[in-house]
Amino acid sequence: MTPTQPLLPPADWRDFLALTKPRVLTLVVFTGLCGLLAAPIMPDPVIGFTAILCIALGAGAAGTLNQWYEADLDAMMRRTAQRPLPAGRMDRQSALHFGVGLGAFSVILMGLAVNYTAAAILVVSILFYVLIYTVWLKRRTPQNIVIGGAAGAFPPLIGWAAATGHVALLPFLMFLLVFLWTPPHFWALALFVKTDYANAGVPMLPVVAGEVVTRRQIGLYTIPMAAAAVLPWPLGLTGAIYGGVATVGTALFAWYALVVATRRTQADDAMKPEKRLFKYSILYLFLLFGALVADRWLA
Ligand code: HEM
Ligand SMILES: CC(C)=CCC/C(C)=C/CC/C(C)=C/COP(=O)(O)OP(=O)(O)O
Repeated sequence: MTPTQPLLPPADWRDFLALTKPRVLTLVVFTGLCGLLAAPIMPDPVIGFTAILCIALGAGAAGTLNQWYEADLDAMMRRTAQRPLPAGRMDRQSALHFGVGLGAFSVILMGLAVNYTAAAILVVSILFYVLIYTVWLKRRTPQNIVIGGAAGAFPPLIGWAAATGHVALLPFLMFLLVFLWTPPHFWALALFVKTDYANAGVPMLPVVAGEVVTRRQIGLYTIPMAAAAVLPWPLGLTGAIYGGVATVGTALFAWYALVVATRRTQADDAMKPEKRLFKYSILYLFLLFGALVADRWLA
């Protein structure tokens, strides 16, 4: 007799929503929307809305396929053990079908309703997150998020391409900003959830190289990140609203990163410097991308 799979109750819509990592999606979609709204040409509102919807669906598909592939890891970490697959609320095949269907739909719709450039960058970002980051790098090297993090940096380029049909220097600098922002964003968090990753055998930097190296790397990545953040202003690609917000916001980021980088261990305070940097990293991107749009429309 072949062993039978335990029958799972039908998954709820909330479980499908959880597969898309909706909280992370908010910032991914926001940066995509700002890329679109900062472009020199405005698409028809229906096409613009469709483009943002496709970014959300594509990123949701990528998050779903990530959870389909690494349910074993998620089961070993406290932070992720309650996700639908490790918690046993959904079978893996449903997640796979949902992820592939959603991903294909988002790319085809982007290609047919918006343009092929935006569809091509969308498919690259989904494949980057799923194949390069999740399947190839995550379990192999502490540089996983440095390279794989590029996936999350594509949305501003997709938004701009959706509006104009091509890419340009400003959205490329926005790509660079998110790309260089990802290591401080993630390593700040990894410092305080290090034991989770160690238990699951994921080679994140604090696990394999230790806290001091991770802190130094956070400080080092902040330098080119700050340059990418401020550069659009002196280059004349944005005006004073973005320039002011980017300068003040980046100075605060650099200060928080410096505090983290110059410590050797974690403080006992309720708001540890690492936690403060992680939380601020999210607000920071919201502020800078918001300022980019404000500059384009108000200045
Ligand atoms: C490889 C790159 C990245 C890694 C490994 C990473 C990892 C994480 C992790 C582990 C969390 C913790 C909370 C959670 O599980 O939801 C988190 C939170 C978050 N990340 Fe990232 N992240 C990356 C890139 C990005 C990018 C590119 C964005 C958006 C542009 C982003 C936006 C967010 C947001 C908004 C949160 C807060 C979610 C909440 O409120 O719970 N992350 N990130
Ligand atoms: C447009 C498009 C396709 C964008 C997709 C890129 C995307 C969703 C980027 C966010 C990156 C992210 C959530 C990493 C989480 O790392 P993890 O998967 O290691 O985190 P976990 O431990 O919480 O699963």
